[in-house]
Amino acid sequence: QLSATFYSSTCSNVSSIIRGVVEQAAQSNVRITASLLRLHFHDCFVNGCDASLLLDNSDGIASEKDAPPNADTVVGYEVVDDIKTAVENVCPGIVSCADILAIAAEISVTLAGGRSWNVLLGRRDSRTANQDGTSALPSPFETLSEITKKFTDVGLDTTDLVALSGAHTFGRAQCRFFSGRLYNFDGAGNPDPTLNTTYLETLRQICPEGGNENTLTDLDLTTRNDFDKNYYTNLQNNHGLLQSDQELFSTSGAATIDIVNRFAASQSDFFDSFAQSMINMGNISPLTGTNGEIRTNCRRIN
Ligand code: HEM
Ligand SMILES: [Ca+2]
Ligand SMILES: [Ca+2]
Repeated sequence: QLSATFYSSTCSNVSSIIRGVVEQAAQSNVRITASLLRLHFHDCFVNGCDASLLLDNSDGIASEKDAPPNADTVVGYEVVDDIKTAVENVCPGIVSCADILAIAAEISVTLAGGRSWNVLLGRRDSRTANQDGTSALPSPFETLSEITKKFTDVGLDTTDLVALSGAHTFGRAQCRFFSGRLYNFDGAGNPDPTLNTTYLETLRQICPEGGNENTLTDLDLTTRNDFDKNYYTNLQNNHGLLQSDQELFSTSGAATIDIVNRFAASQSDFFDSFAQSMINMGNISPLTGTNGEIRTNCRRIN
């Protein structure tokens, strides 16, 4: 089991080293905090939080990075490399890449205005990747019940789903992940009825039919870079960008609706739940003890 003090005698500065690199990176890329939080999520859902996501193609490894849920959408790997280099310079061979992702996620949330939590540590790095296992990641086109099942499959419940989806309070998304809602959602030429009509017009301007499907827009139209509760107030106003976002509020009879309303009403309720759910997600089948290894380079097994 993981512990908050795992590096207290072997690399007591690890958090401040990581914070320094993330702050530096954020000066030229405001999106990096969101990107780093997402990296931890995409790692943990596939074989647990073991940095399997970070392995490149080599040594017979089929990289998770090339699978559809990650390819041309997950970003920030270079900043993880910069963090690893900075940490190795001070504490060589001590801190796992999996723990770097967990710490960087927490630092990113706090730098963007969210609340801090005690990150549990002691994960080790995998010696394998699971490219096919990336199908465990939720897709924005799935129904609420399909997404809920993917969460319960890794031990996370409905409150975790709603709290962690609040990560979409910052960061960006490409047109290809929501343009299906804009023009012909029902096959009869109508847009998604759960999309606010003014917001629909805005999104149609950003993502014209036949236009560039890689164009980025804000996941949170109100406070694009701030970690706050606005994701939930957006859902109440039919301002969810992804179908999977809006479903949390617009699926009739769903247990998620009350939770959205609770977080929309209280930022501290959201922050409390988000912290707990991040700890829950960070606990998904870590490698500990003598399992796995401490990678020297996050992209390659030792
Ligand atoms: C509940 C199911 C989820 C679905 C279907 C989903 C889907 C997506 C999609 C499609 C994007 C846009 C990617 C792109 O356009 O390249 C995105 C971005 C993002 N997701 Fe999720 N996501 C989910 C849950 C989560 C969770 C649990 C977290 C973290 C705790 C998270 C954090 C983020 C962040 C921060 C971004 C913006 C990343 C950036 O700007 O680089 N998401 N997500
Ligand atoms: Ca993993
Ligand atoms: Ca926000």
